[in-house]
Amino acid sequence: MATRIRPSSKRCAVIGGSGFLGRHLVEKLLDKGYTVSVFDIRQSYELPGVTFHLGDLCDKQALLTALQDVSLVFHCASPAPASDDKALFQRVNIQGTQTVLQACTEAGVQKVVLTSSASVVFEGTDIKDGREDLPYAKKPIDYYTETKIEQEKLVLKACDKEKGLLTVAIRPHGIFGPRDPQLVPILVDTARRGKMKFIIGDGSNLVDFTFVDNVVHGHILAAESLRPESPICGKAYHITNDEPVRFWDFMSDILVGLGYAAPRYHLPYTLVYGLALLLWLLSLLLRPLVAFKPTFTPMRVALAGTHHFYSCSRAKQDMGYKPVVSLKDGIRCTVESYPHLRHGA
Ligand SMILES: NC(=O)c1ccc[n+]([C@@H]2O[C@H](COP(=O)([O-])OP(=O)(O)OC[C@H]3O[C@@H](n4cnc5c(N)ncnc54)[C@H](O)[C@@H]3O)[C@@H](O)[C@H]2O)c1
Ligand SMILES: CC(C)CCC[C@@H](C)[C@H]1CC[C@H]2C3=C(CC[C@]12C)[C@@]1(C)CC[C@H](O)[C@@H](C(=O)O)[C@@H]1CC3
Repeated sequence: MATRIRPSSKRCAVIGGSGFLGRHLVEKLLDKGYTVSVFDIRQSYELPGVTFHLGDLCDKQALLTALQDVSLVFHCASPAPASDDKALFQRVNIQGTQTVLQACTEAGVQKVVLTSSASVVFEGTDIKDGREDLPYAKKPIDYYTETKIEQEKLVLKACDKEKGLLTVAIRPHGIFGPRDPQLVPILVDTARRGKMKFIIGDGSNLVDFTFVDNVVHGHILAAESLRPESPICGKAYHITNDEPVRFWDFMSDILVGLGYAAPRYHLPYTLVYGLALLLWLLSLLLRPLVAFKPTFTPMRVALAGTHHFYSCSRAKQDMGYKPVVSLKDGIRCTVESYPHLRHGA
């Protein structure tokens, strides 16, 4: 009788591996001796030792080709959070994740590590030291969050020791670092347009921002701890820098580091939130006539004006997680990586 050869545990695939987090993850996996395949709709770089498979994760056949002999899958693909294309989020994050799970089962993949988001419990109001047992947001603040919730539920439910598929979800928050396509670029663009003069609220709200290397470290720890007897099977884990910081201090450090002025004048939170809501409604109503995308969306205002920081004690206890780069070093490294975004560049 032919015996099925178990794929090497160091052979993995990164779905979404062309993205910001995905590429950092791929680089670290290579350093650690893994053989890596990337599955993505685009190829954004070339690296010796990485095989690229171009395809949409909603296409099971394309996935099956990429998952041959792979024992471990990292799923970190998603449409950009700033998009308001509901159908795209549902297709990629929900139906696509179902397809990924089916393909993993058919290909004999043993472990799936999902990149979820701490935002799955965020409803636009304060969260202080939030733990993983907080309920999912009943009124998610956007389609991105709504579909990330469904995606996480699907992946955690798929954990089945009998069938040999183990799953875990990592919930990072506010990832930043070199090559990040959204946080620093949007911040600098807003500053260049003269719109970063104001602090929303009293500026004392604490938030988690997580340096990308710490997020990568959390993913690899989870993958390496995922065994049938491990407590992490089928669970979600917050991964942060474990150093909550005032939202506006963090923004100011990045801005000042790049040569821009820090925001100084305070505006009341409810006023800015109300205006953002009004602008957002107007942009929806006028969409057939004019396309304009407000910078200060209700979601961004909520993120900028409330406390939202999370406990990572579950990750510390179950997988020995500890951040590997401090916030201060992460900010320095990030600022140095964007010479083209410096004031006057
Ligand atoms: N950036 C953050 O602050 C943050 C925080 C928490 C969680 N996350 C999660 O981390 C993951 C990675 O985020 P990122 O910031 O690196 O985003 P990113 O946009 O840089 O990367 C996402 C990648 O997914 C790919 N992709 C999108 N649709 C696809 C499809 N249909 N098929 C195959 N590939 C597809 C994109 O091409 C891209 O390369 C996402 O799941 C996101 O929800 C991000
Ligand atoms: C215009 C200013 C008020 C703010 C400019 C910076 C913002 C673009 C970022 C500040 C916090 C960021 C953030 C995200 C996107 C970029 C910001 C709004 C996420 C919503 C991206 C998706 C993740 O899953 C969220 C998470 O839970 O980590 C991010 C939360 C923080």
